[in-house]
Amino acid sequence: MNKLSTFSFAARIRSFSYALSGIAVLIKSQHNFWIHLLATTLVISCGLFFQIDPIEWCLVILAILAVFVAEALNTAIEFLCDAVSPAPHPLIQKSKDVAAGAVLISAIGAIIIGLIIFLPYFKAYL
Ligand SMILES: Nc1ncnc2c1ncn2[C@@H]1O[C@H](COP(=O)(O)OP(=O)(O)OP(=O)(O)O)[C@@H](O)[C@H]1O
Repeated sequence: MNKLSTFSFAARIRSFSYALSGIAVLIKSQHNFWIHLLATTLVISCGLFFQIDPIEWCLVILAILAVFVAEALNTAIEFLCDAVSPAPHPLIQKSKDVAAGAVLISAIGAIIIGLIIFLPYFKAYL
């Protein structure tokens, strides 16, 4: 455990830059994240087109963030697994599969929220 050090703005800015570089790694290395970004662009375009209300925006943003966060944690677990055990191991397989399952669960939830919000708008538009 780190000993408590004195507060420093420079250290906080450094920590922030580490987090940003983590996001850059996520974008560069994860093809699934590109799919999430594409889906996000589509959903935001639909939200703007149909002028959904503020509560609906909040739900859409929460659904998008849930998928992004799940994908980020899944990626972190994958990197850790590969560092700890590059050789095949049944627990590494379980760990990676459970982490991937978390992404799938969040994506299914996001799709359900998207359908509940946007289907009525699509029906009214057609
Ligand atoms: N070191 C390992 N030991 C045991 N099983 C592993 C190991 N590495 C990966 N696996 C398993 O092999 C399968 C495929 O893993 P992989 O990481 O290629 O998944 P993927 O989601 O298809 O890859 P990507 O992240 O590139 O989309 C998964 O079931 C995963 O749990």
